[in-house]
Formats: sequence, C-alpha cells, structure tokens
Amino acid sequence: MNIASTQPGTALRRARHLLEGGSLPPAGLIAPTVAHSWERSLRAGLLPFSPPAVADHLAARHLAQAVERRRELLMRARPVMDYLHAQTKGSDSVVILADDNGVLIEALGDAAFVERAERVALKPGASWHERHRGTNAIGTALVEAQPVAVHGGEHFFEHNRFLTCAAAPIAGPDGRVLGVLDISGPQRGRHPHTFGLVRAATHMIENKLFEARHEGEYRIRFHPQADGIGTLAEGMVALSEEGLVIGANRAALAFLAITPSDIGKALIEALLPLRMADILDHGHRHPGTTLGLACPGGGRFSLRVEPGWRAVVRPAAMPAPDRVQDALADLDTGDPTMAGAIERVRKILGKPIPLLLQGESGVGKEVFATALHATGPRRGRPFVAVNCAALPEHLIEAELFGYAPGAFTGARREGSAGRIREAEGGTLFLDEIGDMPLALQCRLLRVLQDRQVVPLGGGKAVSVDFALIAASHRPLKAEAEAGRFRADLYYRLNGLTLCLPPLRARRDFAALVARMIETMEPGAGIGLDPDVADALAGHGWPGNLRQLANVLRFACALRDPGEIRLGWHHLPEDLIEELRCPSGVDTDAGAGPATLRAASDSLIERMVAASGGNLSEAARRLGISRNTLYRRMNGWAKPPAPLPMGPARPCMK
Ligand SMILES: Nc1ncnc2c1ncn2[C@@H]1O[C@H](COP(=O)(O)OP(=O)(O)OP(=O)(O)O)[C@@H](O)[C@H]1O
Repeated sequence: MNIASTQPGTALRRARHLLEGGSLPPAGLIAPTVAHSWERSLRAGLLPFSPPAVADHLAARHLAQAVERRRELLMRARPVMDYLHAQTKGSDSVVILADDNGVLIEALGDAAFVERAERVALKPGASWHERHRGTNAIGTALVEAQPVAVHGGEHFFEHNRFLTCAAAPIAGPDGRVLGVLDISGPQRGRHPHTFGLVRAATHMIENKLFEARHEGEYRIRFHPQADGIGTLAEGMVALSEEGLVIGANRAALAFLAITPSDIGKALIEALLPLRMADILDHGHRHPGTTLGLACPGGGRFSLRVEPGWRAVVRPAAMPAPDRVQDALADLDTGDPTMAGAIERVRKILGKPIPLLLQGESGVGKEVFATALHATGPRRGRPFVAVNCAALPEHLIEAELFGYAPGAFTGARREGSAGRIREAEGGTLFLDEIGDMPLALQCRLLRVLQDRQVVPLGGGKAVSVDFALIAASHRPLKAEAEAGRFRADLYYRLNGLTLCLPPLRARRDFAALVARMIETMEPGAGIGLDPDVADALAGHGWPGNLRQLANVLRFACALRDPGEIRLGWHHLPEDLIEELRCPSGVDTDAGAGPATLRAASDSLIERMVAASGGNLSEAARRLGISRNTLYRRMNGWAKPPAPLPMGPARPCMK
C-alpha cells in the first residue's frame, strides 16, 4: 500500500514552489512516490504550467479499438463500477477505468463534476499516462504497479490541482496488469475511505476475471481462516490436471509467496503439502466441503477444491476408485444426498438390519444394492436379485420359496431350492417389492421372521441366512397406510430406509457423466461438448440414470474413431426433441422455446425460480458453474441482479 498524499500543506507548498522553478524538492519533503513521479515527469520534458497536447486524446475509432482490446476487463469491471458509482453518488466524483496504456475507456460520474473533469480531459479517450499528464493517480499507479492516491498539489500539472484521485492497477489471472480503476473528485471532497474502496473493488474485478478465465479448471480456494473462503480476501489458484499452477489471484500469490512469473511453472505440490491426486479425489468426492491443511512451516490453510467442467467432463484424469474394496465410494460423485445415503448405509454394513431403497425408477436402486453387497462382508457370497414386478403372480411363490419335486404341473422333476435359498450367506435383493401380491407378502413376512423357508408342495423347513435389501419406486409407507401393502411387512423391511434422489435433483451431473463415460469407454478420454453438457445438465431426465446411461452409450457408439468430444450430432433424435420441447411447454401454441438454446434458457429460468432466485443454488442444481449461469442469463432481456459488493461468493458460506 502506498498513500502518497500524507504531507502537511506547508511542506507541499514549498515542494511545489521548487517544482515550478524547475527543481526537485529535497528528500523527505513530500511522499517518495510523488517525488519520484515528479522527477519522471520533468525528465519526460513536461512543465507544470504547460497543458498536455491535444493529440493525447484518441479519436473515436481508436477509442473503440482500445475498448475492444479490453472488452473482457470492461465487462467484469462494469458491474463493480456501477456499484461504486451508486456508493459515491452525490459526492461529485467520477469512477474511471483506464487500460494498461493509461487511456480512459469508461467513466461514470455525477454530471456536474463530469463537466469539470472533462475540461481537464478526464474522460474516455484521453491518456492519463504519466508521460502525458505527469504525476496523477492513474498514470503513477501504472508506473509503480501499486495502488496510489494523489491529492491536490501533488498532481504535476497546475490545472489538475483541484483533483483528488485514488487508483489501483487491475491484474489479469496471469498477473499482467490489464488496466487501472480510479475514483477522482474535487480536492475539497476528499474522503479517507475512497482509497480502500478502490483497492477492494479492484480485488473484486480481479477475482471475477480469474473465475471467468479459469471457469473450467480445477480451482482451489483457500485462506488461513475457514471463514475467509468465499470473501474478497480468499486465495484462488487454478491447476492443470498435472498440478501446474496455471492461474493465481493476488491473494494466492501473497499466501504462496510466489510472483506472477511462477504461474505456468510452479507445481502446487511444491507450494502446499498436497498431492494432486488428493486434490482431484477431494474435488470429486466432496466438492464444496472445506479441508484443513497444516503447512510444514507451522501455518494453516482452510481449503476448498472445485472441479470445473473441463476437468470433470474429461474423465481420464480422474483417479479410478478401488472398485473391489469400496464399491459404495464409487457411487459418490459429489451429490450431497447420495453422499449422505452412502454415509448412512455404511453404518449398517455387516449388521442384520434390512435396507429399504426408495426412489423413482432408474435412479440406481439396484446399482446401490449391488455396491452395498460388494462392499460388505458378504461380498464373496451370492447376490440374488428378484424383480417382483416382472414375475407372473402364480410363479413368484415358487420362484422365491422353491418347491418339492412334482409340486405342480410344469415344475422341474428334481424340484427347486428357490431364490431365497440361493441367496444363502449373501444378499437377497427384492426389487419392486411394492408390486408383490398381498397373499405373498404374508408368506415373505413369515420367512423374514422365522429365517426359514418351507418349499411349495411340502418338505422340511430350511434355515436361511441372508442380508435383505428391498426396493420400490412406490412410496411404501403411503401404500401401507392406504392398505395396499402390509403394514407389518413394511415395518419388517424398514430397518433403514434410504430415498435415492432423482437425476434432476442431483448436484453432481458433470462428475456423474464423466464417471459413466469412463466406465463405458475406460481410458478413452471422452468428454461432452460444453454446450451439450449444459443442455443435458438442465434436462428433466424422467428415466433418471438409466436414461442418461442409455444416451451416453448411444453417443459413444456413434463416435468416429479417435473422436473424443460428444456433440449434438451424437445424441439420439428423441432426446434432441425432448430438449427442444421440454414437457409442459406447448410449442404449437407458439409460446414455447423454438430452439435448443431457448429450451435450455427455459429450463434455467425454471430452475432459478425453483431455487428462489438463488443463482448459486440454481447453478448447483443445474450442474453448471455460476459463471456459466451468469453468462447465459446476461443475454436475457431481464438481466440477473447486479453483483453484490460483499463477499464474492456469499452462498458458499
Ligand atoms: N451410480 C451409477 N453410475 C452409473 N450408472 C448408473 C448408476 N446408477 C444407475 N446407473 C444406470 O442406471 C441403470 C438403472 O439402474 P438401476 O436398475 O439400479 O435403477 P433402479 O432405480 O433400480 O430402477 P428400477 O427399480 O426402476 O428398475 C443402470 O443399469 C445403470 O446403467
């Protein structure tokens, strides 16, 4: 930090008197930043009483080029400038954005002061580089590469003495200075907080630039205190899949004690006690959760890993979980509800507690049951799945409980042990148990109580030992209350009930897709086109994971050899049709979306409404980043609410 304007008025008057006579003040009379800048201004041939040349003002065409060159900066800075302007309204000041040549490319201010400021060319198109305007906050901040305040007579030119200005350079994600943010006003209206306001605002713009540039990459957010994450003070680092630091914001550079020249060269493993494999793993398993990190030097950081879509749609880099040892962990791709279900089910692993899985068709109930079996102590024994809805009613009994030789017409001569006995020592999975006829429910209940099976047609009761998992898409409790399902059986099945979330409610869409593709085409490095990924993430998926798996399988099959990006042309026609006309929207009436873009806009709109206007929540539910959501909403007639000036990511906390 450098506040140049700290000298009492008399010292400054003496110094100014010397300057106007063509000499520099002795050391210590005025702030060193100002003294050095006066020296540079004199060396550039400027004189305090000679106005700068008119040629220093760009023609409209060149100004347009300068604006275009810094379009990204202007886009990220504009909402912050609007905010600053609103905060400083009525104080006769102007909020200015200059490019890295000191050319003013945007100015917002109070009309009365703007008119005065324009008389000294404080308006877009003018260059406020030191070599043109001598000592001034914008030009001097650029030369010094740090925030600078220049007050009244510290300005080199006599005719700028009515100004008080505070400016700070804005660095891009690679550390290069892109421009300067400045607040200028009349000297008598100088406010002590303006300097801090400008500095905070530049941090906010820098963080926005960082997030936009590295939206798709693995990012780490960190701070010495957990509450610092999500605020302006957080460090942000973007990483390649190899762990190379490919971007860092100003706070991260300071925390890690590196300089912009280290970006693209330093490995994160050399800067923090973290292995890239752990970062990838944590990012996919627990996105959004905070991790504590003790550094060898004694410092501590709280840290959050965010896997970006570029990372998650490129599954080759994901560590392959150990399928044999922990098949349940394999199902955790970052959705909090799924993670909670997995955590709870682990508590009953190996215990004689029946599990009831509820959830819509295709959400993965059987996959979940298989993973539980594969993870638990019975994994070496049979996993027997019986779909109660698929068997003809008159055969279910025989199928489940077995039968004695010649028990009924058409029966095998040697009889059958039945599926329950086949599950001996292992797991019996009764799928769609809500569709089991009431009479059979009574027999099943007896088996579960007695742990014995009596085959059809007579014979000895046989003891059985199995873990029981039942599943149904019907809400069994309500079915029992309505008398369509035996209440006593329901309570017998319901040792632990877990409801698996439908795909549309999951927050791990991108990671799930990556995991599915990797399972289908191991090591092929296939990923989705970002546009396709966004559209699929916003789809309603009535068939849940089953439907998604079918779509991805189809898309992979349509690939040309060597093609690793799945685009629109790889999708089934009927899905494209569904995306074009999401259910509930009447396109014939002309009210519905006519293009894929409009279809996904409509989904976004509905998801934002369903999230009560919370854009972070809506982005999470859509499985897209907040930046993507902002970008999509920016083109709408009614734009999203302006960026708040508080913590950069309030919803993360
Ligand atoms: N975690 C997962 N990862 C990858 N694919 C999955 C996952 N869960 C489900 N699937 C896919 O979805 C399909 C359907 O899963 P599953 O049969 O377990 O669903 P379900 O809810 O039991 O369906 P239903 O009970 O209605 O028959 C699977 O065959 C698989 O292709």
